[in-house]
Amino acid sequence: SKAEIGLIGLGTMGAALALNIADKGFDIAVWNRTTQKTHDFHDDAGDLAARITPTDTLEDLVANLKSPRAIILMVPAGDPVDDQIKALRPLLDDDDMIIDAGNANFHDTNRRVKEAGDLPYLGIGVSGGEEGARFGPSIMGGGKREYWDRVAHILQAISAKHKGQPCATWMGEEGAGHFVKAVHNGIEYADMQMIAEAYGIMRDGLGMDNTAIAETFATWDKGPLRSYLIEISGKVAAAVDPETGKPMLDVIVDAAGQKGTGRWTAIEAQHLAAAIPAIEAAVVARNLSAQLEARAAGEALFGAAPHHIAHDVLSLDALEEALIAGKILCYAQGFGMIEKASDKYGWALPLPAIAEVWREGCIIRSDMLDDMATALREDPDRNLMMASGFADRLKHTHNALRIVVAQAALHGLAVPALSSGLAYFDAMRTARGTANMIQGQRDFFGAHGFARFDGGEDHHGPWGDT
Ligand SMILES: O=C(O)[C@H](O)[C@@H](O)[C@H](O)[C@H](O)COP(=O)(O)O
Repeated sequence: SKAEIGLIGLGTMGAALALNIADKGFDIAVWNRTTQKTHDFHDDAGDLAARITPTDTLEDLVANLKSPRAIILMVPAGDPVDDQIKALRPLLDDDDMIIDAGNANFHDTNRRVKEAGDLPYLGIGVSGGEEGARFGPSIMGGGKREYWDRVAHILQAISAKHKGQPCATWMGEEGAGHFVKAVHNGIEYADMQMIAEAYGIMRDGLGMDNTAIAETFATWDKGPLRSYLIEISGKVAAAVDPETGKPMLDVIVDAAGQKGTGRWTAIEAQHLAAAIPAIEAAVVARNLSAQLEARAAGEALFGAAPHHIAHDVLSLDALEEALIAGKILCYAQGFGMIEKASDKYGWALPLPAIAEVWREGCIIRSDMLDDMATALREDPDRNLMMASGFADRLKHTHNALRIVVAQAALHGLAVPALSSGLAYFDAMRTARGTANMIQGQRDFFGAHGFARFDGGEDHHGPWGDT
């Protein structure tokens, strides 16, 4: 019998997703550019092979699908997606659907939706890595609602579940799904960066070894920071290299890779005038980390900073509280950006539902996201840091963040994501800031004008007299 859905691209994520779909009882037809890979995949599928139809050509794939067809693309972002659409399109009927499930830049998805015209097209963000794709990812849908509804039963069946509720939700038209996924990844970057900064303080500041660091993460994973990223950070810190017997963290080169989603989020935030300093700091930290030689030269030139921090000056409890504060401030920035994009692109993005779809399956899944969903349900337009529960938590933890950032600065430990979170907090709780000086300077050298407290928007200063 013909398959209900098709999938192109049997890389790590594609293969895992295809097995998940078959595992949930759906017949699936698959195609991959290298045919051998398709057959190896089918051979290795075990009991699920019966639900999987390996195909050698795109024509084959299309022929093995029930009409109207739905075909998932899980290929690298960028040109490979456009190339695949070009190859597939002539083979499709008008009501067949293409679903791009890769990490596309949402601007590309906006374009592809337009180029698709009447051909149904969805851009879905899929989060959770290989494990998530295989056993339950978080899925963020973008495109026409009616197209989403056509495949929602499959996407919700394969998705992660939070207390039985599928973590697969339609976000909005066009590239809304890929936009929300990009912000997810931006937050992922910042979360990972803040954890790495805490690791640096434990290693270089407090002189802890990997075992003690792993235990600390394991402890934090039982508290307010309980999350997938804290859990795996503990495992990474505890891991031993089978080749050398050394701790893995002492083997891994400290130069972070990046495939683009964090960068796109930082760039888009500037276009939206959305303040996401913790996410931007995380992208910059990756760029800096890649400068291995320059950093070594810098240490040789300036000497290593006196990193050691006394335990009575900075406790592990204070470090945990600093991470809690940093996390709340980072997510407040992320949701603030989503709200701005929602207005700009007219997507009416469902902020509470976004927090809910991130509760399970995705890389940033955590207990705190459940509380964020509740707070956003209460008032989606309020900055998350002002929501009662989170404002209370910040009142109790911002001083720990202050101590951590101050001690890190005094001891030459770079903590860009934590410190930009603190600066964001202090700026957001300062009714009378310092941009009046900026306005004065702009008007002084460029007559750009300024507003006055006693009224009027386009005033100029008496600079001629000074
Ligand atoms: O949500 C996810 O499942 C991950 O975020 C996934 O999308 C991927 O691992 C990142 O794209 C890696 O991104 P970098 O290579 O940029 O770290």
